[in-house]
Amino acid sequence: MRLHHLLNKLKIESGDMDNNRSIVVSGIADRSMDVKKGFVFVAISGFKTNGHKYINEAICNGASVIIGEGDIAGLPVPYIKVKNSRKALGVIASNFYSNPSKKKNVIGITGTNGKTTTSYMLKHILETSGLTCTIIGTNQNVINGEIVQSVNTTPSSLVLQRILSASKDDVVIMEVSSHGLMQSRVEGVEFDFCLFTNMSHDHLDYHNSMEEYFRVKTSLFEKLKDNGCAVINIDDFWGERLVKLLKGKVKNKLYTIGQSASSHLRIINIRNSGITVKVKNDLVRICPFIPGIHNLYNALMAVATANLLNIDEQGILASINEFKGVEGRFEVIGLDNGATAVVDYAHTPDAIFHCLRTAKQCGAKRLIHVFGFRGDRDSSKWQEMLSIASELSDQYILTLDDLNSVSHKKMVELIECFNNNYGNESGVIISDRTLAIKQAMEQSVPGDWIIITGKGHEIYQQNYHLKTVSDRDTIT
Ligand SMILES: CC(=O)N[C@H]1[C@@H](OP(=O)(O)OP(=O)(O)OC[C@H]2O[C@@H](n3ccc(=O)[nH]c3=O)[C@H](O)[C@@H]2O)O[C@H](CO)[C@@H](O)[C@@H]1O[C@H](C)C(=O)N[C@@H](C)C(=O)N[C@H](CCC(=O)O)C(=O)O
Ligand SMILES: Nc1ncnc2c1ncn2[C@@H]1O[C@H](COP(=O)(O)OP(=O)(O)OP(=O)(O)O)[C@@H](O)[C@H]1O
Repeated sequence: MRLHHLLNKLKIESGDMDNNRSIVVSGIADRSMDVKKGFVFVAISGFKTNGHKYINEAICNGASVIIGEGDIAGLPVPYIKVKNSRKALGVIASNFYSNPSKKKNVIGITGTNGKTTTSYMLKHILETSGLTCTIIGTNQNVINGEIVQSVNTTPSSLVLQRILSASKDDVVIMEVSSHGLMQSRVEGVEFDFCLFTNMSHDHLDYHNSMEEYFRVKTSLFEKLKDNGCAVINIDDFWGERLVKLLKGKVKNKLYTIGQSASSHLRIINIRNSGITVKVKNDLVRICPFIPGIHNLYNALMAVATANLLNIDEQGILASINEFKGVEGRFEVIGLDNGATAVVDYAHTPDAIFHCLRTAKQCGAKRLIHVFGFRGDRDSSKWQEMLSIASELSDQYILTLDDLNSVSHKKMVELIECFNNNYGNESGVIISDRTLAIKQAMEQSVPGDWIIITGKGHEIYQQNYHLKTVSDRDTIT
């Protein structure tokens, strides 16, 4: 591809384009080590390091054009200055792969909780109806039936455009995280559907306030295609606000789900055992195997989207009611001693609330909750997580979650400090997660439910060598 085609729609601050328009570009890289002959290297100012430091390495590896943010002179290859390299990467990656999202049916799901579950519910419905789906998200990416491990929930724009281009599937279902939006990872992607599940306290280490977090989430909806549709849960406070915001702004179709009479898909009755909704003039019951009112909302988001995709209504209902669940999301495991264990990915106060409440509604006589806090991630939610755990469980065991860059010693001190200040007498600390789970199992009696939250499907504990199996494997 010629350079001037690659730079189509890119806002350039400076750079000699007149003499370099016809340079032939053979690829794009944002990692200096990936650069090959004829590549454009995009230098990104990151969180850990600065990509501009690797420009010389990129040139040695064969880069023929550099895109970056600073004023840089004296390079042996053309340099193009832009305001935001991450945004530029999205624009040129989309151009390089011939704007794949324009030709595909792309569904983006955002929200604090429920993105992964809703994705898999929708995938299940669509696949049952005969469509093939690419999945991009936290648990894994699946493209043309092939599983590719995911590094991020929302991949970098370069990886994302490559996936969109490689996908031969009928539909692409992707999770869009607020980090992904802030870091322009979906720049250059046009969506047919944007779904909003809910919003609650999370990531305030990254976004300064809930308002700021909300503003970032809403930016996804600017990326809808002209005929695209927003699907929004208006039983959520922020979802209701989003509808008000979009009503005045976008020409796109808005489709709402919720209990209010104004909802397009109206909930008539919602219990742990199932949900009744009004479809046209009929009352329809939805009861997937995966328990929990939160999962009924996820199911409804998936059902509404499948409906908007013109999937046969009876087919939708039959397939959602036989949906078996997602790895690490309220996974129920019966124990030999008559107790029940649940492995779940809750790591926000709201998710913990839903998870513990669901176990109670499922008939738990006594709840033993095993959980921890993620190092380096929004510690302003820890107090609320602990308050909910101590309020709803009969006993809790505080343990370690991902340490990330926090030392083992420091994290143990932190959980002790939080427990002293905000916990109650039913709580104990067992820092080794495997031992914490085993202790919960040993002291459980028939009718007890052991709820293990935070790691879900994950088989590792970041920066902690002692645990390399999933919580599920520890139990079984
Ligand atoms: C804090 C954060 O969000 N970091 C993301 C960011 O990386 P970064 O800015 O730290 O990169 P960096 O290491 O500083 O490097 C800067 C640049 O120098 C380049 N470089 C670096 C070294 C070198 O030798 N040569 C070179 O060219 C790098 O390729 C990069 O372009 O950009 C990368 C590429 O897009 C992301 O993979 C990475 O996500 C990291 C792995 C991460 O853990 N992110 C989390 C916080 C995250 O994004 N989570 C959300 C889900 C959140 C949730 O819902 O729970 C997600 O979407 O995954
Ligand atoms: N609709 C919901 N409302 C509140 N909590 C939910 C909802 N759906 C799921 N949860 C809780 O959040 C946890 C994570 O669910 P899921 O993976 O589907 O969400 P996610 O948005 O993809 O999360 P993440 O961004 O952390 O990957 C679940 O294990 C459950 O405890």
